Amino acid sequence: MTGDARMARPEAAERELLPPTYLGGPAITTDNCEREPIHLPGSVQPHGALLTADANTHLILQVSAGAEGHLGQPPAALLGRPLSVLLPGSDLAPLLAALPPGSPDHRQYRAVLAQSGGNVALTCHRAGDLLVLEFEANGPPQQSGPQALRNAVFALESAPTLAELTWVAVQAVRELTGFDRVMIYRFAQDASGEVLAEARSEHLGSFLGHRFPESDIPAQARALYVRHLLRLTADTEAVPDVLEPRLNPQTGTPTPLGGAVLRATSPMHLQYLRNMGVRSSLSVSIVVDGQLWGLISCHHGAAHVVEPETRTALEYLGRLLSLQVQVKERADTDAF
Ligand SMILES: C=CC1=C(C)/C(=C/C2=[NH+]C(=C\c3[nH]c(/C=C4\NC(=O)[C@@H](C)\C4=C/C)c(C)c3CCC(=O)O)/C(CCC(=O)O)=C2C)NC1=O
Repeated sequence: MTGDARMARPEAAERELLPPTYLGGPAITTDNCEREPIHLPGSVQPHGALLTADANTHLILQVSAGAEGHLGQPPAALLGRPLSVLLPGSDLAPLLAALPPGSPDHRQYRAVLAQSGGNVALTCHRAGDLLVLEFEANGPPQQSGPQALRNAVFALESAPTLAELTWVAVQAVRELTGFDRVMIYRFAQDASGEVLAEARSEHLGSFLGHRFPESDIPAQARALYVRHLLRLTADTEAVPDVLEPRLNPQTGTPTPLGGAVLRATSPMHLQYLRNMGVRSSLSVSIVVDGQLWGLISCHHGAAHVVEPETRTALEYLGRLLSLQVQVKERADTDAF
């Protein structure tokens, strides 16, 4: 794209996002993908269950189609019922206290609930007048989790330079998660990107030093990732579960799922991952001075559901890495 063409073309993030394809919007192609409303997928990844409820009445408004496999009840048995049919008061009260009216959608309340069928991880956030609740199977508490995180924190803090910090980070994340490949991806001024560090299985080719165009992570995705620091595509071949009903029955509008961990991934990006031979992808935002500096980008050749407790550790690690990047970049700058 020539400079003048760039001058004539408003920033993608400022251009109106399209209506969702499932509501009559156009099919998303490589020509309009920077206008795909990725926060309005109308569906969720099937490795958990998502429901929305009125934040005042606590009545359940929408339920993901595969809910029965996770909650033991189909959408029809839950729609219109109060949240208390799933959450006793002892679980509901702290959730409501943690998410008062006006809470931003990136403030997530998390709890591990002991249920008859085993531990269930609950993640909840507010989206306007809705409560968005997500339920995922959660294995036994991971004894190694806190210790592994503590070791990673020490390793990050002791890295003397930015270059060494990125190498320590990819090793720590690979040990914590078991992904086949973990990279640190840094954005340039024009939002293109470069792989600065990489830890990978020997059988994989390397992306180290490779550069990628701005369009690979379009503006609306980068804007979302400044607020929502972690996203997981557990299985690029999984069929998403639609929300029932598709639209919020109180407003007739699509439900914003930008804050949902189960949000269905853009079909454009799913195809991109398949083309890379990637079956599962996770990325954690590196945010410096309120800007998206880069990503920890993880790939796996098989479906890989990263448990909620490990995701929580990754978010902490991402926040610490962001602070360390800020410190190391400033030190590198002052050194000249
Ligand atoms: C090693 C280098 C490397 C790179 C450069 C890389 C890219 C990358 N794209 C990401 C996201 C998206 N991309 C697109 C759209 C398009 N992407 C394109 O190429 C064109 C065809 C296009 C439209 C025409 C959209 C809508 C999203 C949002 C998806 C969502 O959040 O629902 C993410 C974050 C998600 C994740 O962690 O996997 C990453 C990390 N992943 C790597 O490992």
